[in-house]
Amino acid sequence: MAAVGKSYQKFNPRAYLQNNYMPPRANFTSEDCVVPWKLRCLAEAFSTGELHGRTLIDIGSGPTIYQLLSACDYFEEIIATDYLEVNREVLQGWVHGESGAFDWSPYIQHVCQIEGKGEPWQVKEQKLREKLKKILPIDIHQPNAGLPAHRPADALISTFCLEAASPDLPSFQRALRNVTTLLKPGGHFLMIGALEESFYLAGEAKLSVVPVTEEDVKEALAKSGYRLHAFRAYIMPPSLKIGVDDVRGVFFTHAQKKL
Ligand SMILES: C[S@@+](CC[C@H](N)C(=O)[O-])C[C@H]1O[C@@H](n2cnc3c(N)ncnc32)[C@H](O)[C@@H]1O
Ligand SMILES: O=[N+]([O-])c1ccc2c(c1)CN[C@@H](CO)C2
Repeated sequence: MAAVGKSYQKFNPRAYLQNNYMPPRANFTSEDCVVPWKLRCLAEAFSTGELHGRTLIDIGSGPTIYQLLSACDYFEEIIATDYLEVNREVLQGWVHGESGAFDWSPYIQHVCQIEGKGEPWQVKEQKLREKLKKILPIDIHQPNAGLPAHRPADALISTFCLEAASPDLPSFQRALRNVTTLLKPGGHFLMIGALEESFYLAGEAKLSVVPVTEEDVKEALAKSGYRLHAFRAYIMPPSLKIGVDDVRGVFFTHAQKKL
């Protein structure tokens, strides 16, 4: 794990955002594009009303908040986490509305549109800023992911973290077991991740990724005591293979920790 941690020291949040959250990958004109696909998976999962409660923990938030936009109506407090201080600082900057922070408004506008509640995007933005109560350090390779003792979360979300922080499949499975201890029995876990990716770039950093298939993800969830509610896969079109990684596709999974 030391090697993974070392390679992350050069992770550049701005470059990472540029690579994955700006055009062409951030194209909202077609539902076939990857970002609208991810946002729709999350909006649909939360719209069922099955996921709600006091606390949602986001595992490996990185410098992004898109993954929390549909969650903020259903939880009193949202805890963001990341391994790198630079990412926690980027998130803090967005929460405080600092100038120069990444502009998530196209994402917020898109989510308000697909949720169809007629909610002004500035209202959703303010709501998320209020709910993002804590931004904590985390290490998914430590017991309880290294988080301070905490009442079990009502739900977990994690996007592109476990496979991007694990050198091999056994490590991925152990990391999933570690984060699962943070979730109450019966709690829901939404995960988005990369399928069959072996690396990605973030400025000077070239990060290794453990390539996982749909079966690998499903097996790891089963081994960690989850019941699978949904699994969807998006195949990356050639137009979105832009050299910043070798990702083949993106998975979305909704799982529930057995009682
Ligand atoms: C590919 S980024 C995902 C960022 C964001 N969740 C998204 O959806 O784009 C992977 C994140 O995992 C974090 N990470 C790396 N090693 C980690 C570890 N051992 N424990 C927890 N997070 C880690 C990195 O700092 C980075 O922010
Ligand atoms: O297409 N996307 O929206 C998208 C967003 C984030 C990431 C990827 C693809 C692929 N690489 C991962 C890091 O392992 C990060």
